[in-house]
Amino acid sequence: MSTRTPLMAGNWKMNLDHQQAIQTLQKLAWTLKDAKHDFSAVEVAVLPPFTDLRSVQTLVDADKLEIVYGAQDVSAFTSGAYTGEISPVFLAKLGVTYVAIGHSERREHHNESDRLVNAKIKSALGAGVIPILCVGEDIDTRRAAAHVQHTLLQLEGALEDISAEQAKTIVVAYEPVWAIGTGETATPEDAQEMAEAIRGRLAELYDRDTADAVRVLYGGSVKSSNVASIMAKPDVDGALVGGASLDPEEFAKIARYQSHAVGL
Ligand SMILES: O=C(CO)COP(=O)(O)O
Repeated sequence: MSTRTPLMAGNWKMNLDHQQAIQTLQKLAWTLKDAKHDFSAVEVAVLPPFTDLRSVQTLVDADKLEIVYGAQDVSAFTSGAYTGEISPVFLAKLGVTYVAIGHSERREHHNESDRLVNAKIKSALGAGVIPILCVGEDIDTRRAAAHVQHTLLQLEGALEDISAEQAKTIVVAYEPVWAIGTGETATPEDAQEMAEAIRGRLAELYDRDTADAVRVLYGGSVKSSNVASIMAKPDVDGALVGGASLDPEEFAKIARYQSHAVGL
């Protein structure tokens, strides 16, 4: 049995202003509280837009919520003349636990390279913020059956010069681009194939202990109706949820996949 604590992370993308964020988070917290959710069994995180983070922090602190939160991107630098960028030090100061790095939407719309992703990972780690490194192939790469090779190259590029101690703390999210926001989910077998390959490569790059410590999430059209079958796979340790995380009741159901898996 794995000792990795499953993580359900809701990537809100560019949705919900700071007032809507408060309402959504409150509803999520109430729903999980009503269900007596055990946060030590399944960790729950939300990744709101930057402009929501201070409000989220205030609510989490005031109500002593066990939900944790993160950002969707971070600068590769810690301070200076980088207009529009957000320092990892600012995120740490806001009590941020996680930051998504290298999401496919940033790779696509902002031309983020593996080199930049690597610099951002180092920057986040330096400030004590845990990277959720996003990797995954597009449809053409999958059709060419080059998806494993492609994704592992992204992984290696992102982890260059990262020590085993640091790598152990990182979360990796496998998000096949063709399954994001399309309603088309990879099968549990597809998710397992890649999660296992990622863990195998981590064992080669570092060692078995490191590979066994890293949580590997699946992302792409995850819903309460398909999460349990994906989570049943041994190398899948959670989900990075986009659209479905905007609905607090649906996201709470996703976080509570264990209760519907046994028909409760
Ligand atoms: O990109 C995603 C999470 O980061 C997945 O988005 P969807 O769940 O909307 O497919």
